[in-house]
Amino acid sequence: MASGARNGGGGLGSRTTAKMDRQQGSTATPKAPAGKPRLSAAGGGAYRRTSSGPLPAAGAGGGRNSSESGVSSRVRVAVRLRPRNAEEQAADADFADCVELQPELKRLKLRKNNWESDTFEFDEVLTEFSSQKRVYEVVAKPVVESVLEGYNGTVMAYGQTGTGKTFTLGRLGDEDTAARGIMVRAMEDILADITPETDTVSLSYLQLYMEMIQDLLDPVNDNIAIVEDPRTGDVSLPGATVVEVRDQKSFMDLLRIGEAHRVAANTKLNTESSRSHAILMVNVRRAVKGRSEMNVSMSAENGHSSSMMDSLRPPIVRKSKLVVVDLAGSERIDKSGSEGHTLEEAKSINLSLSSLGKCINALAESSAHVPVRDSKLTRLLKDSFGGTARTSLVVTIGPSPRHRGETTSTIMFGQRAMKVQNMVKLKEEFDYKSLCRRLDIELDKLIAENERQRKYFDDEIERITAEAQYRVAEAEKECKVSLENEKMKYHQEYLDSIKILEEKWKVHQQSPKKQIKEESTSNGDVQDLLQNEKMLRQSAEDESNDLKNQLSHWKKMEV
Ligand SMILES: Nc1ncnc2c1ncn2[C@@H]1O[C@H](COP(=O)(O)OP(=O)(O)OP(=O)(O)O)[C@@H](O)[C@H]1O
Repeated sequence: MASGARNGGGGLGSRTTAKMDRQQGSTATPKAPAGKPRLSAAGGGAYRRTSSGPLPAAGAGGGRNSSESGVSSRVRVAVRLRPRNAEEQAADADFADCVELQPELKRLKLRKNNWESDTFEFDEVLTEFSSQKRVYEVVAKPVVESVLEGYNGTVMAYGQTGTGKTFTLGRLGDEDTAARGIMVRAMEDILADITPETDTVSLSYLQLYMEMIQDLLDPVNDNIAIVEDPRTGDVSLPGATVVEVRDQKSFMDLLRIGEAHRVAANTKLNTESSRSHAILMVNVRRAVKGRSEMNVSMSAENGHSSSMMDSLRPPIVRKSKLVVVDLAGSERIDKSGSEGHTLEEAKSINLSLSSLGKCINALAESSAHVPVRDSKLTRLLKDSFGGTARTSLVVTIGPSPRHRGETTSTIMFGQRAMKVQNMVKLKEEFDYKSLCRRLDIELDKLIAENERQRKYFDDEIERITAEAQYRVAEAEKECKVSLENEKMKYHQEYLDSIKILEEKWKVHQQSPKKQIKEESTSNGDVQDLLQNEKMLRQSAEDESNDLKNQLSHWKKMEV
């Protein structure tokens, strides 16, 4: 509910650079984001879509669409008549029902007396024989479909105590599946349509009692604050328990827990009727696969694609919300004879319901001021009336002429609500969180690859060092052996030359005559031999030094 509703959904959902609230076109049905076949069209067709069409594709950069105003969609209102209950069958046996329904004409006649009646038209008129399935299909299914397409949606029941609001919305159908109410059927359709690998469904279940919001999934949490985004005006309840729902069974378990807590609260108040407004919030988050793939291929065609660019492109998600509201009974304080605490409670219920009525009146009359802030209920329903949600209201009435006054006020409430126009907008935004997660994974991969390469490099160095050490040791060994061989060789030659000299000396001693003659020759030979010997030793030493140099060179190389 928003004061500036006619100027673009009350200014909601349009002020963020990341958000891309999109306007529907007017020629074709919007595509399902996750590639599954769409739910079939609503039975009866009473809730025609006010808009449908292909969603404008995001540009390659995923920028916002130029239009942020959304598409006008009137609040749809159905009236449902409860059959006479046992008490009414007895007490009103002699009286006609206070209403007469003409479902084929979508009309309701409210009898003033035996002769006169007022006629009202609704979007749908549901008789006391209407099945729960039919009620779901005409009241809620179009809204659920819309939520699955990425729009916010609200289904709300309004009516006097005991006229069937909870019957319509909250019946679990444990004993008879045909009796399942709107909440159960809506979740069945949602879970059947989503893609579990990429989409998520989560919910919160709350009650608003005496202007306090209590968590029906965790009742000790009984004063939850409403937080409004100052930029977008979007309302959220960050203190509420949010549970992800993966299958119908866990959803039913959560509903049972919530109902048990709601019943416990009512029992404490010694009443069977609901004194609180129950609010089920279902958040649907869907990945828009087709769009990001298209963006990638577009940029590839433009020659701008690189794996880096693609991995930096944030995926697009649609985050829509289905709100199902089971209001407390709308009976008057004077008639319920309330006093003391009950009077305070009735005042509180009336405060929220009357401020809801005032807001709806203001919106219906296009008033400049809509008193949204008068109660928590109207703040919570800000998006549902005059906001960006597709809204469907079912007003429940009883047949008893004794409650003609309440029935009339319920009908009038429904009539005024039919004049409220919302501006439905696609709730699309960039999914920076998932981009972060993707980049984190990329980063982890790169770090692991880097580690692997460093280890490989270290191992290589170790291997080459070991090989070099082995080669140096081998060379040293070879060098030592050849050095030893050389030494032995020269030593042997030295010994041999000494031997020769000794022999010559002996010969010289034995022939003295020859001695003088040959002495000079012999001395010359010895000289030559010594010279030769010196040269050989020098060459051996040189070679040895050379080998030593080579050895030290290899050792340096090894270092
Ligand atoms: N369409 C219906 N067909 C049969 N029984 C119904 C129908 N609507 C309501 N009832 C019965 O009427 C009784 C009151 O219904 P319910 O509790 O749903 O009313 P309510 O509007 O939610 O009341 P309250 O405001 O006090 O919570 C229940 O016993 C319910 O089973």
